[in-house]
Amino acid sequence: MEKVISLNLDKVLSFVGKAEIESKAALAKQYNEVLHKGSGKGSDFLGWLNLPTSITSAHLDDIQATANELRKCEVVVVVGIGGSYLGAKAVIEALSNSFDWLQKDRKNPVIVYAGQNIGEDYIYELLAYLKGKSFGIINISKSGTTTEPALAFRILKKELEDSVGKAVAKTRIVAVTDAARGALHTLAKNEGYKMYVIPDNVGGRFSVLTPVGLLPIAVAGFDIKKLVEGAVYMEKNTTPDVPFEKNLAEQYAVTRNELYKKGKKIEILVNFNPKLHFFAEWWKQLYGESEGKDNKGIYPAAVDFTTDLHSMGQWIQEGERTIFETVISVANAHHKVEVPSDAEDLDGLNFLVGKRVDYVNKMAELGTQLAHVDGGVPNIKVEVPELSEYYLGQLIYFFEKACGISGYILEVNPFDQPGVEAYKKNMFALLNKPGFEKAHEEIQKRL
Ligand SMILES: O=P(O)(O)OC[C@H]1O[C@](O)(CO)[C@@H](O)[C@@H]1O
Repeated sequence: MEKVISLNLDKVLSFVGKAEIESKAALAKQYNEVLHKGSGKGSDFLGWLNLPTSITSAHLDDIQATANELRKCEVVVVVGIGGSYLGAKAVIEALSNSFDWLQKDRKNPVIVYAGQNIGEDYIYELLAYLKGKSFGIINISKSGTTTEPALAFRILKKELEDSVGKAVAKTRIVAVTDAARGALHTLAKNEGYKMYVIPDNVGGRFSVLTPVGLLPIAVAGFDIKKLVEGAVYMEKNTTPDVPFEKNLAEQYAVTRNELYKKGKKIEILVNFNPKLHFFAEWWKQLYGESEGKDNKGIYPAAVDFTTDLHSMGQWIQEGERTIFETVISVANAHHKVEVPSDAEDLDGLNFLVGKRVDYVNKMAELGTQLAHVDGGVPNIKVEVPELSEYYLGQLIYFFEKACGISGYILEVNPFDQPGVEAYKKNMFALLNKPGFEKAHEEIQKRL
């Protein structure tokens, strides 16, 4: 089997012609070059671009060694939000047993997450679950000042220190943060936590291949070397010197922008494998924060099929025709389950006896594709040979690279996220945070 993901645009061509796509090849290449020359908007944040090929085995060994220490815990809490959370969660969920937390005789710690919400019941229930268990914490925040993870970490740190004492607690806490600034950096230095650095020039949503993603993924028991290998493959195969016909990132970037120009304002990332649910969440942040600005940008949405065919399927088939789909199609399942025969056949499924469940799923996928295309929904297909570290590495870098090119085609800065500050300012004003006294008075008048 050739080790590569592939892109199939056949079911787009009745909406955007091959010639139209090819006519934009030079533009995509130009923007790919702009990325590599660092001459475009947001060029301070291009550290992800050559990241895979610059990761050394010594760095990966160091991460693995830290992971091995944390793996001695029963539970590891990964604290972070947005780009400091979703990449790790995406990969871990894609590779884990679907019932991981119910497994006995575990080889890996249970991974749980905190700091990705401010749900009081969530943190209460997490603390209740952690009671009496040996647990460690990976605290991830690039800025080191994000409220959600800071709040969760404060609570979890106290819980850990109360249960094992400060001296042991500090051996079970690892910080992943900025090289020099931020509250988490200071805290980690003062407390003597093992610390990993998120390079200044790698934004949160592009940071999964830094310790932000690699450490939790290694703790969960997955092969970070293979993940990086996959990304290296894709880095080398999406450079500007790779011709457009072979350059998946350029092709995807062009196609989605051509669809956008034709009024397809919403892109739905589709999977037929529930393990990819959080991969779509990661992708949503990547494209949403990168492109949704200056009053433009494709709205990134996601569905899990066939589950959501029984909820959102109606809308997708016959609702407003402003959508297109990008399907992540996984060629091979890891396990085999065949349809058993049933003497009474009351459910009428005996015609499938001996067929694999994955075969039924594939027919659902094909049937859905044809139905949606007939219903006016263009369909981009990203084919992945199987869910493994290597192919996820390819997929991650493919989407990152395409995102950079796509953002430039859209003429936005794909590497900032100024809009995220608006809710934070209001929240701080409402909470009367020191420094926000005037804003507090102002906002009170609006209530
Ligand atoms: O790692 P940090 O600095 O805590 O930020 C977490 C997330 O918050 C954001 O900055 C938005 O507020 C995202 O861009 C980022 O991924």
